[in-house]
Amino acid sequence: MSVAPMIAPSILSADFANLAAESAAVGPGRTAGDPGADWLHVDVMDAHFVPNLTLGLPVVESLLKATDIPLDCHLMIEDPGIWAPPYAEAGAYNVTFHAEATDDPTAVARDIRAAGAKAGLSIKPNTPLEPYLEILRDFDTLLVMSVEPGFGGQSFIAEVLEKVRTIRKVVDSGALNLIVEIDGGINADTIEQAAEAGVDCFVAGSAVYGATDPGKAVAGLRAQAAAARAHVH
Ligand SMILES: O=C(CO)[C@@H](O)[C@H](O)COP(=O)(O)O
Repeated sequence: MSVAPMIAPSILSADFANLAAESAAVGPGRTAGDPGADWLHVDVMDAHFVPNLTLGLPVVESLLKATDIPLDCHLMIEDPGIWAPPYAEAGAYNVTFHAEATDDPTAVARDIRAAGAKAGLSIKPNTPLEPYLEILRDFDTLLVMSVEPGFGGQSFIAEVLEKVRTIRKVVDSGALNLIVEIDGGINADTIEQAAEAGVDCFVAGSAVYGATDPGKAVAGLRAQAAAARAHVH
């Protein structure tokens, strides 16, 4: 059963010197009739798992004090078994790590949950879904990457929607209770096809923080996703 479309603005495209104001810009009360961002997506990159370096736990700890929007931490890092649980302990709502970064995703998920957060598994565009279907019962979210992780502002890879369609069927059959999330190249031109394929939660960086009014962009993306989903179901 899918949830109402959720929007998770990625602060990768925000002004890192003004994260409190940037999170408030997508928070509740910005656009009439829209609840604002459901989650704030925080891209943690270590310059090893991906060729880019962003922010880490100290920034997340500060952000937690600056906003009430649940933090959706996407760890694009090596050794998530060591580094992921502290994000949960700090108070992140959801902690997602990459399937490609560990030999034991189930153990990492268990430690994240034990530390008090929801656990998410992410797969890169070329990583197949099938090897992970059996372990997804140990996760709360599946984050399907629709660009190569590392940078914002890339073009949407529509081929990954086949994986979304597959997992949507599994979730709708009642076999799994999972939020299906997509990340990369989501904007007004691509969100409808992702919604039609069965995505629940849409990460959007440049489409939100590149807009003149980020709150309005969140509302617009949500309305498009809701309309596209209503069209299919
Ligand atoms: O994880 C990543 C990039 O690796 C994303 O969260 C980007 O931040 C999305 O940016 P846009 O493609 O929406 O601009």
